[in-house]
Amino acid sequence: MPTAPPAAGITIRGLEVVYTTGQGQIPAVNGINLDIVGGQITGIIGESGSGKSTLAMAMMNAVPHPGKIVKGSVIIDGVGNMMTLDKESQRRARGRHVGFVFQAAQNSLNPLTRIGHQVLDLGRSHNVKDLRALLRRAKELLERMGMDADRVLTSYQHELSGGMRQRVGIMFALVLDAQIVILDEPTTALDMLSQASVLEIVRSIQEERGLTIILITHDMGVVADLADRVIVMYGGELAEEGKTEDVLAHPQHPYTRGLIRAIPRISGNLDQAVALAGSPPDLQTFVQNACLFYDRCPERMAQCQNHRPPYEIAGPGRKVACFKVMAK
Ligand SMILES: Nc1ncnc2c1ncn2[C@@H]1O[C@H](COP(=O)(O)OP(=O)(O)OP(=O)(O)O)[C@@H](O)[C@H]1O
Repeated sequence: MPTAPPAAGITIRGLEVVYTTGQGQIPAVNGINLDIVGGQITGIIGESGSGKSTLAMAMMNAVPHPGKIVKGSVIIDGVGNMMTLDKESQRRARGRHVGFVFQAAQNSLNPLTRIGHQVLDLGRSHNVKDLRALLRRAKELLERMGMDADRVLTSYQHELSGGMRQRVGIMFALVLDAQIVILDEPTTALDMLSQASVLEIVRSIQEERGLTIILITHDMGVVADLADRVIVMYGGELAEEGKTEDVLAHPQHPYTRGLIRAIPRISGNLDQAVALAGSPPDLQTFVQNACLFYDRCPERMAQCQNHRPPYEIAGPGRKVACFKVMAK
């Protein structure tokens, strides 16, 4: 029997994205090197503003103004370097090779066209030959997510609730059979029960198709339930990564420990969630040489005030950016 080709991954090197604002330049993604493993669910986690969405958009070379990718490469297996491909090849890659639902998906549907027509438009823009089969796939996906597919496909966006639109967004990300799928906070408008069932469906589709999924969330609980690997972001940089079970059982970065403590279900401390003290880095923090987490870190050392810790291997499949860990 022929062996299946390895699932597509993404190799990111030296990626830098800056937003130019009236207050100054925000390094939203700051020199990131990352390998997204094929055929797995990778959770990207971090507080609001840590750069998760910007990283996801940069993977598709689709950072909106006033953001700009200033450096780096994003090599998608089977596609090439998104930073150097011609515009048409990039467009074809988005949707066909990499399905996505960005955070604004609830508003990114076309308000003037019924959902079914939008599925057909998407198919035509990617030269899908069998549009009937495409509609059938859209229907199956919607039904799997517990929706009345005929009704949804004949509806306009404004006729759907926020939760329904999110599920429609997930359908669009999956309908072209892309091998890589980026889901940015895909279920925030859903109640807990629907969120759990939609994520369960995402997991089963991932297993059936051997997909590579990048799941962006600020909810460590979602990562614990779904992700094979977890990447922790802080201030536009990577703080820690590893297999989910390893990171949850033995978090090494004090920031990761803080994120876990904030979720009682995971920390095991059901009586109290301990919110992370302090606030995320600001423009002042970025220009200093100190570790970005210095002001908030309960374990800071003298060295941390004058140097940024490098992001280094800290065990099999593990990396962490923390002087304390390296000193052990
Ligand atoms: N359009 C923009 N203009 C200026 N700054 C921006 C813009 N979008 C994002 N930023 C800044 O870039 C940084 C990273 O933001 P980003 O949205 O990528 O983070 P995030 O982790 O996805 O946050 P959230 O969970 O709230 O979506 C933040 O400091 C944010 O304020």
